[in-house]
Amino acid sequence: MQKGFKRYKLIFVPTQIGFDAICDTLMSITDGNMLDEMERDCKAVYDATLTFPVMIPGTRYYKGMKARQRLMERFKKIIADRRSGKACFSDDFLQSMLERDSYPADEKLEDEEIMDNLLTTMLSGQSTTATAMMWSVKFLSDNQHVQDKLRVIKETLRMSNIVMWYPRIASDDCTIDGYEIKKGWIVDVDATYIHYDPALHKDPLRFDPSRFDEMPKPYTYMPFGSGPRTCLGINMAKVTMSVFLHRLTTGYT
Ligand code: HEM
Repeated sequence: MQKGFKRYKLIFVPTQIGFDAICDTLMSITDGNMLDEMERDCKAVYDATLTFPVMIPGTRYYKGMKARQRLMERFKKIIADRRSGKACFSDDFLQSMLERDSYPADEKLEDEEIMDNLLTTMLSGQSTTATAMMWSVKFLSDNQHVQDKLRVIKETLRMSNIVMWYPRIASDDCTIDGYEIKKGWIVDVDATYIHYDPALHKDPLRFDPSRFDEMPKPYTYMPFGSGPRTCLGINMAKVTMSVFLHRLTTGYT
């Protein structure tokens, strides 16, 4: 863990938090005319990843940090309104986090952790699907003959690599394929490399949804990760993209 970074409890566990609870929270925290501004702020935070972390006005990092502060202020107010009963009751993901207030100290969540979980939901739910939809339009437009096939979604996700890699921290010393890995090292699962490996995907640079006529072999296709930390929003993302593509392809060419 890099010095200066605090590790938060991320409480997304698919069995605990359902699709509805996440949707309801997103609806509740983005209600009405707040949406545009929050979306812009989310994008600014997302854009600040992989930038040089120095607070110089005008830079992407600076704008991202300012946007994060604004979002956190909003979350603070939303949490206060929920706790005081000023906001309508909603049986959603935020509520399930607030209900931990009465739990023992090591299980309850600090307000900072609740806000960080909300931000994670918004960031992982917004920019990812939006970027994937943008790439679908590009690939559909380049490949008119496949417009009637919904497998375009899978192929889009293979080629666009929305989440290019995802990190793990080695909990022990180990050796993988002859490479020695020390406890505490950060190891990235490089989904892009896997998706573009010609040994796993024939002619990987070609946009070809029919490659999904057959099931991909295990661990050769992982746009949403794999295992216990698989993307929580996997179904929400697929439904959103399917609805969008249906409307697009039935209404426009
Ligand atoms: C095309 C859209 C999306 C893609 C490609 C995507 C991809 C991913 C990937 C690769 C991971 C990391 C898995 C790992 O570390 O092993 C992840 C985690 C996550 N995603 Fe998504 N995601 C998308 C949409 C969404 C949506 C719509 C939501 C929520 C509304 C969401 C919520 C999450 C959360 C909460 C995690 C963390 C899960 C955990 O660590 O337990 N994602 N996603």
